[in-house]
Amino acid sequence: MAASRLYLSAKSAAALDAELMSSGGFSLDQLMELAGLSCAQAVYKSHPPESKRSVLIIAGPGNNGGDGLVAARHLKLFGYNPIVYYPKRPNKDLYNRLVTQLSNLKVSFTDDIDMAITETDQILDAAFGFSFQPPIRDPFVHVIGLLELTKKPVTSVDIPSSWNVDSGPPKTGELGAGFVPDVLVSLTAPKPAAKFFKGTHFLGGRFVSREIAEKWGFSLPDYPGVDQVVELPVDNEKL
Ligand SMILES: NC(=O)C1=CN([C@@H]2O[C@H](COP(=O)(O)OP(=O)(O)OC[C@H]3O[C@@H](n4cnc5c(N)ncnc54)[C@H](O)[C@@H]3O)[C@@H](O)[C@H]2O)[C@H](O)CC1
Ligand SMILES: [K+]
Repeated sequence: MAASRLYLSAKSAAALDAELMSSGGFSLDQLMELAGLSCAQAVYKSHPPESKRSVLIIAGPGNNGGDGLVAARHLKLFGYNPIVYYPKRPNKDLYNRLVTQLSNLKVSFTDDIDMAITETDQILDAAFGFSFQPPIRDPFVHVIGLLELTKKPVTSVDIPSSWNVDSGPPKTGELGAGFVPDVLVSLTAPKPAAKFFKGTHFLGGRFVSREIAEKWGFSLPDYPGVDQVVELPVDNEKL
């Protein structure tokens, strides 16, 4: 058994993901569905629709963005008014189907991020996850700038977008240094950047067995009941 640790590096997270989809027998669709459902539940627990009904989902070009598209669908079904900003759309079957599902539910898409960020009650940041490599490329330079300035509550999927997965927030003066979400939903296990996050922290992606966690050497807290997320202590060392 590997030594117990609290965080999963970018490299390990990608390797574990690959293992789940090879010997683990999962498909990407399944993992993404559970990841996105976790994020929608975290939004519901933190900012229920009665108080913050409109949600801007910022979806990036990779699987973090895919989690955001899945979350948008669940949020619609939970009674929110989601609006999706999805500026870079790879022509892949999985993402195309997620967009079709949203269109069928009459979820709107927008190209006007400036107006959307002003008009919505809260934001789901699904721009980048564990494969993010700085420096940020357009159009996300502008997006991260807006996230730095907004006073709206932001929930980030897996890592706060623009933060280095292994080393944490950008340095003062760098793009993204002023972006601190209110809520973070770490998937499978927190990434090292989460050490620098002091807001409401959920763990989601309830698809890992105790045996897998033990093999990869990370802690797996108990999920309550049928929940897809469990809130972690602010001090992650108490995990
Ligand atoms: N087991 C799990 O926990 C699962 C997690 N999932 C989610 O998947 C992401 C990781 O997805 P991946 O496709 O590997 O990468 P990202 O979404 O992080 O980003 C890749 C995407 O972004 C582009 N990009 C990278 N850096 C930049 C940059 N500096 N500027 C602009 N664009 C950039 C890159 O070109 C790619 O297109 C993980 O975090 C979870 O959220 C899975 O859904 C299920 C299993
Ligand atoms: K993110």
